Amino acid sequence: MYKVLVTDAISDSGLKVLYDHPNFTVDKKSNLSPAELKEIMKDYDALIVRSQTQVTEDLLDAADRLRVIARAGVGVDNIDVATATKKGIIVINAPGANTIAAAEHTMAMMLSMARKIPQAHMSTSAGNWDRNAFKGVELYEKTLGIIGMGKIGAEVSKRAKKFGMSILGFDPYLTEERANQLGITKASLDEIAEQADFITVHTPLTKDTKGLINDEYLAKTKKGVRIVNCARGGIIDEAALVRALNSGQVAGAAIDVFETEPASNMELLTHPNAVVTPHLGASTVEAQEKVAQEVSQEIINIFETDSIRHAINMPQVSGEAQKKLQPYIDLGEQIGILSIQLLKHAPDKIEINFYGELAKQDTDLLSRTMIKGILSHHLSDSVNMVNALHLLNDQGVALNVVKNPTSKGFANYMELTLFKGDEQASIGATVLNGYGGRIVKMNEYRVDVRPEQYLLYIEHHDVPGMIGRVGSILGSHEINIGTMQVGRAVAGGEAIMVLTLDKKVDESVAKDLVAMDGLRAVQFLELPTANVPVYH
Ligand SMILES: NC(=O)c1ccc[n+]([C@@H]2O[C@H](COP(=O)([O-])OP(=O)(O)OC[C@H]3O[C@@H](n4cnc5c(N)ncnc54)[C@H](O)[C@@H]3O)[C@@H](O)[C@H]2O)c1
Ligand SMILES: O=C(O)[C@H](O)COP(=O)(O)O
Repeated sequence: MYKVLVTDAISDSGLKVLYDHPNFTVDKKSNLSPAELKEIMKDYDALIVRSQTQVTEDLLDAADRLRVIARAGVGVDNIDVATATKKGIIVINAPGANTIAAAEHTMAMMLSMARKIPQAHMSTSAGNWDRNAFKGVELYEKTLGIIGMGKIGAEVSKRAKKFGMSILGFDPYLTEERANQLGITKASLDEIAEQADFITVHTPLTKDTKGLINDEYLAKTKKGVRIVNCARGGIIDEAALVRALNSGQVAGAAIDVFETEPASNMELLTHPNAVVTPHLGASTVEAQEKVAQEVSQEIINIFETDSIRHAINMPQVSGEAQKKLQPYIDLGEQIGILSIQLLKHAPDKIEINFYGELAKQDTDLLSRTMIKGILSHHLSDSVNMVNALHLLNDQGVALNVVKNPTSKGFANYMELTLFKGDEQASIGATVLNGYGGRIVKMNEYRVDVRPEQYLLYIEHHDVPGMIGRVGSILGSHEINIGTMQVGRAVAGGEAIMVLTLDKKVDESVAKDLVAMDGLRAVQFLELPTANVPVYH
């Protein structure tokens, strides 16, 4: 039974798939202090949060069984993703599930600010009837600058266009083609400052976007510009914004998110030209149901089928691409596990070469699988796909991934080489259509080996009688040989034998083999049962 802890206000109807699932129990506990949360954290396999719960390093230190942190929303700035990654905890979110809610809130805030609706409401509901104090401005034929043209920025642009606004968009990833498709003009930050009557930000909070709208930027804007932030507190420097509101440089501000939350900057919160809401961008019935549903289903998929769609700390691969890569992913882990046994030491350098069609694909997942296979030899279960690269870096092992345009004789081919000082071990592998994964090279020798649980690798001189003598020694120990492959560079030179065996062999077998004339090295290799394909 997997235990899921929910610590923020998450929609119950969205959590229904988890409540209904026989393998999951859900505990909802809100308003816990950090100490109380830390106390119970060790009991849970998954944690679902919104932006309120602070998932800190201290909390994660107590999260012994935690495998998944799910953000029922988009921004993960309340989660220490680096520590989660180090600990191999998958962080997922629900990108897109609250896009419409945030875009609609942005429009609502922009209109409220333009028409001073909150101020007029307060005055009217207090018994006043003041028809002169609240004269607003129209959006029609005004220029809107959108900083951050991702999912929400794009939806805001579509809605603002319907209001008759001209849109200037800035985003490092915005292409002319996408701008044309949205019917907006691609612009620089300075062009937005010079031309926009309204500016709205829709970026995450990063080191680049922190304080993006500051005194210097506001000084470049049109006098009387109106500013909206429904993205993240801190993108706009609040002190600078208050100064610009006071001077009239900024005529209005509509702010949903704050540098610290709950917000406490009273100068901003009570400014007569500011419209403020308590981080309500995603707070619609529909969005809350959708974010909860998406992360609940993803948690089930991760625990039940090992499939991940929206991980923050894992490469994103589409279902179709993952299906195509899967045989290579399985084979990649196998050659990782075998190569470290072949090298016999922890490596100081790893090189991965991809050839053919594979070289044109996103192979990050594949590289991680190999690294996981290698590191699991010494680090066991503490290594997974999430923390594999991080742990490798921690161990000071250099990684070089090379994508080669050539084919090496197979439509797809991958070669993994581990180095330790002057020593190296290398395994080349491919997937043969209809036949599955094959090891086609071990060190410098060509072979054709189907990976199985028990393998015997022998280096020997290529002289007559070697195969028979190895066979009879194994026979005398009652070890059945499944397959045998011989690889050599030149006749009569150095060669290898790779055998698949029906059972594990002990040291006495190795001793008898090593005593044979002409035999240079013997190495038993083993794949854990979980990594062994089932052959029919
Ligand atoms: N107020 C709320 O309740 C609420 C609700 C949902 C999302 N959000 C926030 O809104 C933001 C945007 O969400 P989204 O779903 O559109 O994300 P998204 O990833 O689809 O888009 C973000 C865009 O910002 C761009 N960007 C990054 N750095 C930039 C920079 N320096 N200058 C310009 N553009 C830059 C990215 O290229 C990307 O296109 C996030 O921070 C999210 O957390 C807030
Ligand atoms: O990043 C988000 O998804 C929004 O900021 C919403 O945050 P919330 O789930 O805490 O409302």
